[in-house]
Amino acid sequence: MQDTSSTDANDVMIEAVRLSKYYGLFAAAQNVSFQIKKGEVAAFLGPNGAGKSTTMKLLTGYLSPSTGKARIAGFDTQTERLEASKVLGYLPENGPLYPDMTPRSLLKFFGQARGMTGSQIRRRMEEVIELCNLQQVLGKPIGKLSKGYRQRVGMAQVLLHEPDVLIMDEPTSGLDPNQIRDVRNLIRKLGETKTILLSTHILQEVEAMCNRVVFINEGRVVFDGHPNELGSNPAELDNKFHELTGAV
Ligand SMILES: Nc1ncnc2c1ncn2[C@@H]1O[C@H](COP(=O)(O)OP(=O)(O)OP(=O)(O)O)[C@@H](O)[C@H]1O
Repeated sequence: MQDTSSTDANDVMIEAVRLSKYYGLFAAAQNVSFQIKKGEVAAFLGPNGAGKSTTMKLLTGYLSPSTGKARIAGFDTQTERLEASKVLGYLPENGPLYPDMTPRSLLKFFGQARGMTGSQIRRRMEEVIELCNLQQVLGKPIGKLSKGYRQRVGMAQVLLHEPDVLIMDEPTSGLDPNQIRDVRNLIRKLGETKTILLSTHILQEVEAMCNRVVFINEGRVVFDGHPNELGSNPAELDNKFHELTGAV
């Protein structure tokens, strides 16, 4: 993780400006504002149903907000979608949804869809295959891979166009302990050069990977700060989680 002490306004890479999303009268996200700066690896923390996925979809432009704005590297994700998508890699909650394709054909397909040249695709495929450790499964249908491998294929797809910003929705959910360790190591490595927002409802994820926490509950931001401010041991973290979610 980089030193973030000397950042200025130009270093804001992910920005939510009073974002809200209503379904009828129900607010899945309400007046959500925060800025993630270059070099930060931020955890988007909150209980199930808090509004993490909704906010991430608003940030990435997959959902349009009822009110507010989202910017990636300064680009509005509704009105400057193409520019924003060039700097953004978004890993949605359930990873890639092309079960009949192989990782090799999927990566090639996405490289072409992004307008990369043949030699760019070959060079980047080699790099992301190595980074995500996919050599063993390149020719197997994605639908037949373990959840851990599918998650890594999703990562490779997201990294192919060398985005500076990564938004990942629960990247370790449903993985076994070894797979969790691998994905965390990969995210730590990516955090050396990229700005990352990852959602989780697991407090330990925060300590393991992040230098910033944005905590959301019932669609609203209830804490934004350094992980240390949440507590320094598992019991303190647990108490803080209960306090922020209003649980008794
Ligand atoms: N299309 C929709 N229509 C109605 N309600 C929705 C819709 N999408 C999400 N919601 C509701 O908005 C709230 C926030 O959902 P969201 O998926 O953003 O939460 P989350 O924090 O990502 O939860 P999880 O950790 O379980 O993935 C939930 O109550 C959910 O049921």
